[in-house]
Amino acid sequence: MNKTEALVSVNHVSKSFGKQQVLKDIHLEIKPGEIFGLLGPSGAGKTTLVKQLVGLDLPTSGENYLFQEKMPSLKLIERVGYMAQSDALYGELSARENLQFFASLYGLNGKKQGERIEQVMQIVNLSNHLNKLVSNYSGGMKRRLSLAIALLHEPQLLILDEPTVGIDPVLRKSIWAAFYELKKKGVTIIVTTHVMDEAEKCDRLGLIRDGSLIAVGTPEDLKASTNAATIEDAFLVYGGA
Ligand SMILES: Nc1ncnc2c1ncn2[C@@H]1O[C@H](COP(=O)(O)OP(=O)(O)OP(=O)(O)O)[C@@H](O)[C@H]1O
Repeated sequence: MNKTEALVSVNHVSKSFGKQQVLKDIHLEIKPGEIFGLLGPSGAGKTTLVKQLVGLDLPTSGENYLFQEKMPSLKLIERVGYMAQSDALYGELSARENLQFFASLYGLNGKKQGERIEQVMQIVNLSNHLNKLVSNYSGGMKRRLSLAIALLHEPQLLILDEPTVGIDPVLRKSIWAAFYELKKKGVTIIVTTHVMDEAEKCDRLGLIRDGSLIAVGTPEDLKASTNAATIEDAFLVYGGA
């Protein structure tokens, strides 16, 4: 695949914090419209990589490109939605007030703002809790509100760091249904996870361990090429043990 086809290109990226090398020569291309999962155990480097993709951190060497634009780039803010691993919400405000705040940051005001707030809260199944203070939300509700905020400005690329942590299986299913709906509309989604059943739902996966990308492929390909029944087993064969 050449560069013009890739929506996201990670070009030989390495990252060190002091003496610790956290990303090791990662080379990866993500195509428009795919749901790409970054799968790896805790501490593998997933968050470090996605923070670079949204422009919150820099590689020690190598470059990241989004929409053929080198990151970090302010130009891309409107095209990218990011949900961080820890929720950045204002507890003393209601969910609606949080949404209104982030919507106005994106220049979304008036009638359109109200409509989008209703739509995104429906997607995450929180419509009945719009006026509740966020400090009274459960952990799972906060995750879902963070997801709603990431969706507000209808980004073409969504980067979600462990979006379903703390979310029960029924809601997790409905959130994945929402991801597939977004995919149908052409949205590209990058999701980090260490949940194997979630990994199976991705179009392609990048297996990451100790800062190295140890394999990339569809869940089916990764299983077939390792003769494994599950992604977990495939991961172990690729060196994840
Ligand atoms: N700002 C930082 N300074 C020093 N070390 C860091 C920093 N950020 C991350 N690290 C280290 O980099 C490594 C990778 O961390 P990272 O958060 O990217 O892992 P992860 O795969 O996202 O894990 P998890 O699933 O637990 O979130 C860890 O050893 C972590 O301690």
